[in-house]
Amino acid sequence: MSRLSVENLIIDIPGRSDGRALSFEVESGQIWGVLGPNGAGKTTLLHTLAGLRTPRSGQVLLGKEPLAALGRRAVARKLGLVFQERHDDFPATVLETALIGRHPYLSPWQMEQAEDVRLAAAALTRLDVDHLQHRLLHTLSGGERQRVAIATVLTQAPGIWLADEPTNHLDLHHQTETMALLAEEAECGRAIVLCLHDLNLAARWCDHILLLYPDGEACWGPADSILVTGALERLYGQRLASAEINGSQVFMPVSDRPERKRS
Ligand SMILES: Nc1ncnc2c1ncn2[C@@H]1O[C@H](COP(=O)(O)OP(=O)(O)OP(=O)(O)O)[C@@H](O)[C@H]1O
Repeated sequence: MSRLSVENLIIDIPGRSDGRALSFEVESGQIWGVLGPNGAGKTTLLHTLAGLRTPRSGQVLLGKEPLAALGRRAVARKLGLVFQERHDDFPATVLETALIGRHPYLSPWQMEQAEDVRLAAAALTRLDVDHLQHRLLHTLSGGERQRVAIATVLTQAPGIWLADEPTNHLDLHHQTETMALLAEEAECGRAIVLCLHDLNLAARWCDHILLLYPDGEACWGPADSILVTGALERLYGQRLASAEINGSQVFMPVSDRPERKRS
């Protein structure tokens, strides 16, 4: 069982006032969506939850252990992060990249064993990129690279997943497949936090939502109580229309500008 706890956390964004301290628990089996406009602090929060940035105050716990007291290797066995931006310039193949997910379990100079390769290959198959396993990563398309990044975290098999816009670059089918994979991971007891720009993915797949405002204000709770049209319009400064389709709330931006006539 996995749990990520956030206690009185203030993320450190230079020049920004403290805003509201964050206190919540992401329990095993839950998927939390973090929403907010550009620059609100979603990536900064995710990196703070991963221990890559020091908070201004407060703390993060993995299970009962303070994140700050754990070494990177111990953290990597508990928590995996799908980055929003990656620099894939190192000449590695897709399989070698996925195998990085096994590094937290290997001693510094230990080679990967057959079981590690099996786990990496299974993750690549799950993300539908197994046919690319011998290709150099930098030759892949944006969406293919995104799926390799997710396969690498799947190979790492953390109890806590943090993913920064996991559906970036993905076509509609692979967006749905990726969200279904994360839902499966949650069903297996993982605790999951996602930064998302797509309100409809958040409404369909997340059970809890955290709204981050650019001034540091925040609110969070069960998705049904937070994904309210008026609150989302204030969050983004954008008028929205909403409807229920297939039992899920759907939001669409409405423009005040005149509609463009098709010729
Ligand atoms: N090292 C830094 N020095 C100064 N400002 C920074 C630094 N890192 C981030 N910021 C600022 O902190 C704010 C939050 O950035 P962050 O990347 O967390 O936003 P975000 O909500 O993830 O945005 P987006 O939706 O555009 O990805 C931004 O205004 C950014 O310019």
